[in-house]
Amino acid sequence: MEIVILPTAADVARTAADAIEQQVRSGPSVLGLATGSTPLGTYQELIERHRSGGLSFATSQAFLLDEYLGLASTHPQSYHSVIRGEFTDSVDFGADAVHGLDGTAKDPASEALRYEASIEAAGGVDVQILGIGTDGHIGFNEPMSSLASRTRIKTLTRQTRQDNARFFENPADVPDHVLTQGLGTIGEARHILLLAMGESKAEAIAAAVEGPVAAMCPASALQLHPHVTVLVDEAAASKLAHRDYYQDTFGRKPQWQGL
Ligand SMILES: N[C@@H]1[C@@H](O)[C@H](O)[C@@H](COP(=O)(O)O)O[C@@H]1O
Repeated sequence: MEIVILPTAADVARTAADAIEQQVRSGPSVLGLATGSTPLGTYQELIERHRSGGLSFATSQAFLLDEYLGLASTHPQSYHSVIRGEFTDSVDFGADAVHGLDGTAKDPASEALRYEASIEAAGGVDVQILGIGTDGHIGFNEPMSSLASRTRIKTLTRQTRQDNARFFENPADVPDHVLTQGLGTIGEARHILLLAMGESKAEAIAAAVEGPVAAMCPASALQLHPHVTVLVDEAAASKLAHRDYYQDTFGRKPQWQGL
C-alpha cells in the first residue's frame, strides 16, 4: 500500500486523474468507477483533460461498483444516472462501454452473476477508483462483509442511509438494499486508487490503512492487495499514526515509477 498525503482535495483529484490518464493513454483500458462525492473532482479533471488535452476514452470501458436495488437506470439517483451526469456523458466512451448493475432486475442474484461474467469478459479492471464510507465500507460492502465476497445484494446500514440521504429529496427514499461488487471482486482490479478527503473520513482511513484486516472495516481488505494507492488530503490523513513515514517515503522510492 502506498499512502500519499496531499495538501488539498484538489491535489487528490489531480493526482488520481494523473493515474487514470496514464492508464487510458497506455491503450484500451477497463476503468472501475465509483459514485459518491469523493471522485467528483477527479471526474472534473478528466473531463477537462478530454476537452482541452485530447484525452480520449473511446477505446476504454467502465464498470460501476454498485447500484441501488429498486431504482431504474433512468432514476436520477441511480448510480447509472449519476455517473452519466457527472462523468461519462461528458467524455467519449463508446455506446455500451459503461456498464452497471440493473437495480430493477427481476432476479438480482442472476444479475450479480451476469455482472461478474461481464467484468471477466472485459479482461478485468485495470484501475479501480474507490471512495470510502464513514464506517469503512467500499462499494456498498458494509461492515461484516465477507473479505472474499462477490457481487451480491447487501442491506445498507442506518449510518450509510443517513450519509447518502443528502442526495435524495426525502431521506426515507434512500433504498434499503443494493447490489454491489464484493470485496473479492474489487480486489481483482490490477490497481486500486482509494480516495478520501475531509475529517469525516479520517477514522475510516486510519482503520483501513493501519488497523487490523477485519470485516468490521471492509476497506482494510485492501491491505491484502498488491497495488493500492491511498490518496488523502491532510484532513483525511489526520488520524494516521505514521504520517511522518508516509510523507518521508513518498516520491523517494529507489526506482520511482509513478503511482
Ligand atoms: N456506494 C458509495 C461508495 O462507493 C462511496 O465511496 C461512499 C462514500 O461517499 P462519498 O464519497 O459521497 O463520501 O458512498 C456510497 O456509499
